[in-house]
Amino acid sequence: MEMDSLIMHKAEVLIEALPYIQRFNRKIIVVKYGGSAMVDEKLKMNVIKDVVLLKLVGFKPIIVHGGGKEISSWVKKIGMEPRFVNGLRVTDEPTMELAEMVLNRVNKSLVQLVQELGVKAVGISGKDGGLLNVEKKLSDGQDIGYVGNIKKVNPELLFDLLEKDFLPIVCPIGYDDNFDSYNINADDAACAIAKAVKAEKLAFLTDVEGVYRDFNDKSSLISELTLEDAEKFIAEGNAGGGMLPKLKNCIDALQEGVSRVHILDGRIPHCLLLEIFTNKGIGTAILKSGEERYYHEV
Ligand SMILES: Nc1ncnc2c1ncn2[C@@H]1O[C@H](COP(=O)(O)OP(=O)(O)O)[C@@H](O)[C@H]1O
Ligand SMILES: CC(=O)N[C@@H](CCC(=O)OP(=O)(O)O)C(=O)O
Repeated sequence: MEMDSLIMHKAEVLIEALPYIQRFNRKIIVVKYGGSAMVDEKLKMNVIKDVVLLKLVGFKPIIVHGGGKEISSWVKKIGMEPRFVNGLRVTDEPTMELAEMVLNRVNKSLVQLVQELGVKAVGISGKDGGLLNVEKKLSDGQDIGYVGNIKKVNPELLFDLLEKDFLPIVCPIGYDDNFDSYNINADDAACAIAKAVKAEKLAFLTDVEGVYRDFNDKSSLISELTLEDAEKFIAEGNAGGGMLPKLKNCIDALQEGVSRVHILDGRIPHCLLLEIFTNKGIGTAILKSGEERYYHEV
C-alpha cells in the first residue's frame, strides 16, 4: 500500500470504531479468558493489550480467567490423572489446593501484564469481598468433590474497583457458607459476574473460531445465533465438551439482562478489537431475537 493510502486506511479504521466507542462508553464488558487461549506469553500479551485499549478508550472491562490446562498439567506433575465429568473437574482435596495455587498464579501473571502496560489492575478471587458465594455442585447427582455452584454474587467490590479506575481480574475460586474453598468453572463465574454487574457485553475467548454447526466441518462456523437458535442447537445435541456449558451460560446471560454475548477465538491476535470495533465482527454472536449485531449510528 502507498504511504498516503496506508495512513488513510488507518484513519478509516479509527472512524469505523467511533460508533462502537460511543456505544460502549462507561459500559461494563466482561471478558472470560479461557486457559486454552493462554498457550504462550505473546498471545497472552495480545489479549491483555486489547483489554487495556478497551479500558483506555472509556470502557469498563472486567477479566474473569480460567487456567484449566495449567491446572491439569500440575495435577499430572504430582502424579495424579485429571478427571472431568460433564466438563467439570473432579476436585478432591489435593486437587482443590493445587487448583487454587495455579489460578492465583495465573491471576497475578495477568495483573502484571496489565500493569506493565500502564493500567492499574487488581487481582482477586471469588473469595475477596464475598464476591462468589457457592454451594457444592453435583453433576447429574454425582459427587464431584469441591466444585462450586454459584448461589450469590456480591459485586460491590467490583463496582468499587471500577469506580476507582482499576481493572479487576477475577479467578474462579469461592467460599461456601462454612468458608470451605471451592473450584468454580470459569465460564460459570464469568456469566454470574456479567449478570450481577449488568454487563453490556460478555465475551468468551476460547480455542475455536466460534460455534460450528457441525464440529467436524470447520466450514460450518455460525456467525450469529438467536437465543432460540442456541436453545435448539443444544437440544439437538450439537454442542459437546466445553461448548455445552459455554452456550448454556450465553443463554442464561442474555435472559438475565446482558445485551450481547460472543464466543471468540482467543488464539487470533486482537480478536476482541476485531469483534468490538469493526463492522464485520468475528466468531459467534449470540443475540436476542430482533437485536442487530452492529451499530452504525454516529
Ligand atoms: N459445536 C461446537 N462448536 C465449537 N466447539 C465445540 C463444539 N462442540 C464442542 N466443542 C468443543 O468446545 C471446546 C471449547 O470449550 P473449552 O474447552 O471448555 O474452552 P475454554 O478452556 O476456553 O473454556 C472446543 O475446543 C471444542 O472442542
Ligand atoms: C470446576 C472446574 O472445572 N473448574 C475449572 C476452573 C478453571 C477453568 O474453568 O478454566 P478454563 O476456562 O481454562 O477451562 C478447572 O478446574 O479446570
